[in-house]
Amino acid sequence: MESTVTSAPPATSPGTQANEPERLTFPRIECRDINVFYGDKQAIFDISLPIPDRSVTALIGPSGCGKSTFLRCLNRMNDTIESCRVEGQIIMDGENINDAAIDPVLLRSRVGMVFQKPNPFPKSIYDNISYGPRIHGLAASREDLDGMVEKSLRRAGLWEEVKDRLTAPANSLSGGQQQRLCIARAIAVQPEVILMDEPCSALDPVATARIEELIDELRKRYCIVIVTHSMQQAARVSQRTAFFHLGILVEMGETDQIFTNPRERRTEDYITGRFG
Ligand SMILES: Nc1ncnc2c1ncn2[C@@H]1O[C@H](COP(=O)(O)OP(=O)(O)OP(=O)(O)O)[C@@H](O)[C@H]1O
Repeated sequence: MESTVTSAPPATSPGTQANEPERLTFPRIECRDINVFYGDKQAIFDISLPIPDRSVTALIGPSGCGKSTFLRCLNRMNDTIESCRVEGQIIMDGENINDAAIDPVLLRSRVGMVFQKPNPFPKSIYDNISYGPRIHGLAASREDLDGMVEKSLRRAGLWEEVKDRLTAPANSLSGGQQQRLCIARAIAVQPEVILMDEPCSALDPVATARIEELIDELRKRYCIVIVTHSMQQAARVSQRTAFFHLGILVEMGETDQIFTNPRERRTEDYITGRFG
């Protein structure tokens, strides 16, 4: 599904906070006052964050600062953790995804997720991609499904490498290929947003470079949010960066600004390696 946003984007958000940048493209997702608790322990404190469409937003910060917890809010994956409670609004296409009326399974087809370690199903390459469109009833015929599989694999930059072995087990692919397969699987259900939680942490530098090139290609069509421990990666792939510390959003802005001219001392200390 392509973006449904048709109105002209405002140059700046009306609700600009002190730690927001001057320039802000039209948000695809608007997070408002997000608090997350694991039992009695609060992990995320009052985070408001607009996430623009057709661009990559990187979440950075030291281990345990809440990046993955926040990312999981965007497709309600925290619902699967019993002790976890999320408060606040996350507006997508005019609706709050935290509303009880929202079906989390459908939501997760609109907001796909790619994990740290490639996790293909123990099935063929073809079945990994066709599974989502089949269960969501997106294909009218076998030809239709074949077309979706090819298109998804092409978009994930994997088609040429696998087109002659679609029935081979997915786990016969290299780690980097498996991660591109997982990206193709996420794309196959026509999402609007793709979440990536350290998608390159299990990959070698060559496979990492392929994924980074792919992310750069995908941002022309999708809203992408990536958690990364690598500041070099955040600087290479993202247009906007949000720096988290101890569950708080310290600063967000254009990636160039965050890395060359951060407003906050804590951001500067982190990106210059003084802590983290
Ligand atoms: N399932 C859970 N149950 C209880 N506490 C959790 C759970 N998941 C995360 N936490 C806690 O929430 C806080 C934020 O963790 P989170 O994994 O979101 O941080 P992170 O920035 O992604 O860390 P890392 O970079 O190490 O992956 C931490 O204090 C962590 O211990």
